Amino acid sequence: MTAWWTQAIQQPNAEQGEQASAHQNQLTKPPGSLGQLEDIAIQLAANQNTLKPKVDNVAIRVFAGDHGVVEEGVSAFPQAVTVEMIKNFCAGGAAISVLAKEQGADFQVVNVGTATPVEDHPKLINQPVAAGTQNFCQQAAMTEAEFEAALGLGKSIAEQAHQEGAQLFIGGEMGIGNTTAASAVAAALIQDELTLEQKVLALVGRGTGVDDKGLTIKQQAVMRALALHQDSISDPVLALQAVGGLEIVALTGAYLRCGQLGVTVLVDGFICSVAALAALSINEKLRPWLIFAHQSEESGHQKVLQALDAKPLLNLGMRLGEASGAAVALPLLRLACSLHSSMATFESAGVSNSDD
Ligand SMILES: O=C(O)c1ccc[n+]([C@@H]2O[C@H](COP(=O)([O-])O)[C@@H](O)[C@H]2O)c1
Ligand SMILES: Cc1cc2nc[nH]c2cc1C
Repeated sequence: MTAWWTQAIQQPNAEQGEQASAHQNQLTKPPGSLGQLEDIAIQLAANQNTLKPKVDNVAIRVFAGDHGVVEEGVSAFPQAVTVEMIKNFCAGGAAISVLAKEQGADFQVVNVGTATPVEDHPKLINQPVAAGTQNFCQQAAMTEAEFEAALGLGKSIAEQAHQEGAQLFIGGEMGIGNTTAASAVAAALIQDELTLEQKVLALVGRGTGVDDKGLTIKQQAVMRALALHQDSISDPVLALQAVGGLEIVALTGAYLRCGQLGVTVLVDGFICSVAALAALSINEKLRPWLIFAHQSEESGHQKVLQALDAKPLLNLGMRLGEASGAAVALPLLRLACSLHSSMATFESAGVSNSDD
């Protein structure tokens, strides 16, 4: 039996995209003058197979997991913050809780695996697949069974969102240490002219705010991990198992399933973009289902976005994660749809069009 994540991704309706593009050129503005807002409306029209795309029903799912690699001293914050923030997400006090509520988006938290258990809560999908990952400087981050369980959890979350009629899926993440894991995965998967060491230096950043000493520790931890796992890192599935994180794997599974079900994804910051990179390395046909919300302040994000040929919508100096950048970009998608559906055409408004 073939693995579910290798099954076909849907194709957006190209004809609908062409009609949307032609429609944009009839609207009362110089062609192209709404920039990326036009591109988004066209992409959503093709993805939703409709003349009038909408993003009324939005599912925001924040995946949380712990990371064994934090014992190397790679984060400015203690591991306990992951579980503490899960509780804060549920209680409504986190940035994403506020942003989701403000915009009427459906919000849930997913515990993919924390070092200590978390009490159940109506907002929490509490299905840990392990007590966090192992320290990948010493051994693989997760077993094959844990990988499949985390990827499968992401799949079922995407399926639930689809069943509930989501027109847009926003994944987020929370996990102390996960910028180290994401940098390691990105260094393994990005193929360019740089040496592995140069890639690591470009991809490892300060995360929650490590100082210069912490940054060096982080770079060296990633370098050691990639040397230890050198035989597996050219394959995306093996790289995720070796140096990934449970929440990163769950996001990868959710993104792939969204593509299989035909649900557009708004990708958040550095860690989410690395999950998108992993998903695209598994199946490049996922690309038209992805919109990139913002460029995070995390230094490696630019390189990841470049590798994805992505033009993020915003650059606000944010580096919070937890889907916050995507939630802040959500109104832009809604505005793009309103403009596309409600602006007058040159003909209907009696405005003279250009001569050619
Ligand atoms: O989304 C981003 O671009 C981003 C950039 C830096 C940090 N983060 C968040 O910070 C946490 C990871 O930072 P660290 O330093 O513990 O690796 C994790 O919970 C992420 O959500 C997120
Ligand atoms: C407080 C805090 C909140 C976060 N949200 C996402 N990552 C985070 C890291 C910290 C430290």
